[in-house]
Amino acid sequence: MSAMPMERHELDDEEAAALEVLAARIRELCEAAVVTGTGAGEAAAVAAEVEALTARLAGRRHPAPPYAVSGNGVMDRATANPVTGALNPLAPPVRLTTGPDGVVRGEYTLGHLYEGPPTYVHGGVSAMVLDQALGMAAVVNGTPGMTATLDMRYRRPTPLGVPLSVEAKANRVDGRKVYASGTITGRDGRVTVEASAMFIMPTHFVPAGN
Ligand SMILES: CCCCCCCC/C=C\CCCCCCCC(=O)SCCNC(=O)CCNC(=O)[C@H](O)C(C)(C)COP(=O)(O)OP(=O)(O)OC[C@H]1O[C@@H](n2cnc3c(N)ncnc32)[C@H](O)[C@@H]1OP(=O)(O)O
Repeated sequence: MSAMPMERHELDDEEAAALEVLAARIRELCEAAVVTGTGAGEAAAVAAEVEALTARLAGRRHPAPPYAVSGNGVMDRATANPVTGALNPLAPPVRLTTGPDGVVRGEYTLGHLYEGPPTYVHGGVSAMVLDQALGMAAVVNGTPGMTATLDMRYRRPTPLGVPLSVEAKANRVDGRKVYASGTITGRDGRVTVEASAMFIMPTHFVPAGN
């Protein structure tokens, strides 16, 4: 579990596209698994088939997931990231983009897999999405770091099954610390969650001369 990005394998476009489709199908499988009414016998039969499929995939394995790094050095294609990773079946995934204003934005819809209170998004899932968006805002700001603090304010319940927007921006840099804030907004334009965070660039990541 220790391979650093530069030690990881790269995917060609064809393999990446195929694995992205595989992740999408597994995501559908996960969703189906929590709502199925198929009954015990059929569930057991499907479990055996899934076990066989897993064995097929695991027959040849890398020590760690791929880690595509884009030209500007920002890991905006962290393919197995649990929030944005298109190759990760656990990721919704949330597509985050950055505007010229340095604001990180994304649109996403969450289904049954991410339910906390009935019909609403689990608060920890919203925290995960905001951690990622705020962290990316820190990266875009030129000051990547590890999450040191993450403060959440849940203003109103966040609904499942409707498009949500996330926005994040870096506000201030103080040495190795960068402060960022962001929101999740529902379809009615009302903010459901606010977050602020402080990221710290570990000393070994500080560029020489700083
Ligand atoms: C990192 C670099 C780069 C790679 C990034 C590549 C690009 C990424 C691109 C795209 C992704 C973006 C999205 C990612 C989003 C998700 C990120 C996560 O999930 S991160 C995992 C969760 N977070 C941890 O596991 C942290 C664990 N903690 C640590 O590693 C350390 O504690 C760390 C680095 C946070 C600080 O360690 P120290 O040794 O550098 O800090 P000291 O020198 O002791 O303190 C410096 C100052 O900071 C304060 N400080 C330290 N930790 C603090 C804390 N937790 N809360 C408040 N203040 C803290 C101290 O009091 C001190 O303050 P005074 O300068 O004296 O005023």
